[in-house]
Amino acid sequence: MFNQNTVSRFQGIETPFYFYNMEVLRQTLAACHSASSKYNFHVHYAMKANFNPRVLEMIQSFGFGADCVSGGEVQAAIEHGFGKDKVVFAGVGKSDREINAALDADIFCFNVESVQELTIINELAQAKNKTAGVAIRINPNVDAHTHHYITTGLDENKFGINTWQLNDVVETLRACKNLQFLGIHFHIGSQITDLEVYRSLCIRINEMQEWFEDRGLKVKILNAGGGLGVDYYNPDTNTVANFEGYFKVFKDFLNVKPGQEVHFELGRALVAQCASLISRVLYVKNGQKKNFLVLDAGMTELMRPMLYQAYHEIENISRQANSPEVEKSEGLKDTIHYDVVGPICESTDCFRKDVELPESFRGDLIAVRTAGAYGEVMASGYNLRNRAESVYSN
Ligand SMILES: Cc1ncc(COP(=O)(O)O)c(C=O)c1O
Ligand SMILES: N[C@@H](CCCC[NH3+])C(=O)O
Repeated sequence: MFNQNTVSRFQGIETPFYFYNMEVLRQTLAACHSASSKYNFHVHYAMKANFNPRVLEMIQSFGFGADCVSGGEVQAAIEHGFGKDKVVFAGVGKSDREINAALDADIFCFNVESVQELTIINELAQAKNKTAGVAIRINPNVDAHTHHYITTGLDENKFGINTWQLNDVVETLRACKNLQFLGIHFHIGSQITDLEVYRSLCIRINEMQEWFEDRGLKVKILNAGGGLGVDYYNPDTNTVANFEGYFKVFKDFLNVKPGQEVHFELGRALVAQCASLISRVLYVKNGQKKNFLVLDAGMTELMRPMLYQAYHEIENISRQANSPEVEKSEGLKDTIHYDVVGPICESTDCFRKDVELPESFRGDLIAVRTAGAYGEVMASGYNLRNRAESVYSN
């Protein structure tokens, strides 16, 4: 829901653009900070969700670390003031160049996803006469009960090291003199709303840390990854994710030993609700079977609906209660069902079919909500489109 002042301010801005509500971001970060601090848990923001500079600045100001998945993200983290002792580098395909840059930046931990990667990091660290901190990403074969495309912790997924390969990991760690084993890392998927899943993850983490400690490897860090989901259906009434419930599961079920640190890598839960994609209706096409609203934004600006059939609330913010257009428009039909589509030359370029909206007209502003995570960062230049600007509440 946008207030009329905000909507009036939008009138002069070229669409499409991402609108950031910085107060929503601040409240979300404050809630996460307070819920995690209660148990002394460490949160590293998964920067892949959104690396908008203003967003990064605010996240850094709360003292969170950064979980990076490319050399570019490591560099951005350092540039935005995340201390090197709070920067983690994960990813299944780190290039030599990226590893070297991260070694040069002295980041504290690489989350390693294969035995071969361990040996490569060791070689590159040796060449620089350095020691690299490493955590082993284990594929725990825990079902995240989320969309098939965003589950990451099953045997069939490319991520992490399967448990049957862990003997190799131990041997490699013993042989590699330029690696320092820091702990174990897990990430089972994204947009997880069933907290029971995290209980199963805790059980696996407990088992795995015993396994390593039985082999003489001290586990200093337990990293549970990210994945906490948000409410895409109720962005105004359920704005802040369930951080309290989430961290409590780990407090209750994780076996944390004295001196150990518990780390998390939240992305979506921190940033999803703070942004909306704002676009304009270009054309209204009334067909015999279907009505279409053709927007000036499409899959090039927000790909999630087209990639994962992801649900986002869609609102005609020019025709909310009390808006001047609504007051002028007595006698119009109350609502109509539209397929809300973009301008891109692909049939899948549809935000959602059969969306019930007030009767809509060329020029109306449409908000696609909960677009702060994996929105702007996944934009593409397909069809040689310009990049959407970012606009901030303050
Ligand atoms: C290793 C890792 N950590 C953290 C995240 C962040 O996930 P989310 O945005 O669901 O919290 C991801 C993305 O799924 C990831 O791949
Ligand atoms: N990009 C995905 C999630 C993948 C998270 C990264 N491993 C989404 O929009 O939901």
